[in-house]
Amino acid sequence: MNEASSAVTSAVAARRQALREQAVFRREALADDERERLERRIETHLDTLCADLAPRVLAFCWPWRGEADLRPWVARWLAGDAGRVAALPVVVERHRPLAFRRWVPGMQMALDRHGIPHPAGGPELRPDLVLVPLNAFDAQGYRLGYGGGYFDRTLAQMDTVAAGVGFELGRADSVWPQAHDRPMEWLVTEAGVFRAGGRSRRP
Ligand SMILES: Nc1nc2c(c(=O)[nH]1)N(C=O)[C@@H](CNc1ccc(C(=O)N[C@@H](CCC(=O)O)C(=O)O)cc1)CN2
Ligand SMILES: Nc1ncnc2c1ncn2[C@@H]1O[C@H](COP(=O)(O)OP(=O)(O)OP(=O)(O)O)[C@@H](O)[C@H]1O
Repeated sequence: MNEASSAVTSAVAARRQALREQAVFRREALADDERERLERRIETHLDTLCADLAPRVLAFCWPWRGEADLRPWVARWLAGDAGRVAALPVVVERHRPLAFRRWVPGMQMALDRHGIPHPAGGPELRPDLVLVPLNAFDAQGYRLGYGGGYFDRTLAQMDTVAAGVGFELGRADSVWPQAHDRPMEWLVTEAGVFRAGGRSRRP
């Protein structure tokens, strides 16, 4: 890489890092009642998305650093049909794709290397819809996570539908996507369900 292109690369990396930090900071600063109001609206829009896509195995994330808490909604979704299965991601190893294991409300959890709870055991599942947390995101469906590249690696090798879920406070004109980034097919925020730029596939 020459000097000019490496300067561009590091400027883009700095911009992405700033967008990521700003989104997490704003989210963590939400007042409890405002967060709950936004979460209720997100739940309504998840109902719409899942009525449309009808997943059987649905992956979501345990709430971390002010992310929307989807657990009550997932528990209700599970109760709606005995054939439904929920899954949580497991960080198996740094720089490796995530695995998914079954989550049952109230089950005992273990902590991963980042301190995020996950199911301690059970077979690996293949979710047909993955709800991916958004820090910053753009209308094309590109997102920024925590910089680990876990979802990028995971979605790159999985035949599944990805829906980013987050708050409008993380919306940016562009998150400056990189070659490895795969856009979400759907975005769900308190403002609604949006078809984004990802591959058009159904579970
Ligand atoms: N709730 C939730 N669970 C999740 C994710 C998520 O986005 N949200 N993940 C989605 O991927 C995975 C965990 N991803 C993580 C990625 C990086 C860091 C982290 O601490 N990163 C360092 C900087 C990067 C590095 O050097 O590795 C840091 O913030 O200091 C933590 C978790 C699996 N579980
Ligand atoms: N499919 C992939 N194969 C190999 N490396 C990858 C892949 N996807 C991402 N990476 C690497 O992971 C690192 C982090 O990527 P990025 O900044 O996009 O993370 P992120 O989207 O914020 O994190 P996450 O996906 O965990 O939420 C980058 O250095 C990138 O090169």
